[in-house]
Amino acid sequence: MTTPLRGLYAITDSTLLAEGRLLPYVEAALRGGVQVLQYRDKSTDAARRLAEASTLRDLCARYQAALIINDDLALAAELGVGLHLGQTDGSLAKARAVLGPQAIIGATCHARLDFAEQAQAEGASYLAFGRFFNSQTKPGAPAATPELLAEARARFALPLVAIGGVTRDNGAQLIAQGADLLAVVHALFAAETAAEVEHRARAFQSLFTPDC
Ligand SMILES: Cc1ncc(COP(=O)(O)OP(=O)(O)O)c(N)n1
Ligand SMILES: Cc1ncsc1CCOP(=O)(O)O
Ligand SMILES: [Mg+2]
Repeated sequence: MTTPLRGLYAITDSTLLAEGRLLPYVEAALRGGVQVLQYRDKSTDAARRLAEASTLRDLCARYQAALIINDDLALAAELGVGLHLGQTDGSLAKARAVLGPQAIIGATCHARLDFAEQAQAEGASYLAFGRFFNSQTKPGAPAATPELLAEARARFALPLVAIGGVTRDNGAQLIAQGADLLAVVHALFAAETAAEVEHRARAFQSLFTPDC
């Protein structure tokens, strides 16, 4: 089974999903239609990271969604799942060599088409641009414009990810400019209940499947 790289791309947040919320909120997001899930945890607790990522791998498999590990090639290799690398997170070419040709490997390109060219040459599976809007999760991320996304669409055949302050209301314009995946933390997971997460995921996912 290969997950189509189009739709809602949920990214976990260790603060929003603390106190037992990680699994119920992620499962709710998957029920709501998430296609790709990124485990993003900046802690150094390797044992907890392995246990959580391993559980998320099994959960994603049940929903036929792809699991991506942020930053950590060794963890992605141990679990046999995908990887997302930023500009300072290590060599994409090495990650491709380690994970193999089928693995999903994503690359942060900020607002730089030259970074995207490089990522494509090194074997990226998708190109991530942003932040497009104000982000509570990563306020200092370099800013990108929807126009840049359209330029990237014209230049690259790889799937494009839009990230940074993405909401149900501003997501449609990013899709219209060429985004294949909307990567979301806050607007999905900053919710009072798991039911609300599922509802939000459905609303995001409906942007990709307009009524006929
Ligand atoms: C889908 C996606 N796009 C961009 C990022 C940001 O990656 P990076 O620049 O390495 O920053 P951190 O997330 O590691 O803080 C991402 N994680 N996912
Ligand atoms: C990891 C990352 N990289 C650029 S913006 C961002 C955070 C996205 O989170 P949010 O959807 O809450 O803005
Ligand atoms: Mg990173």
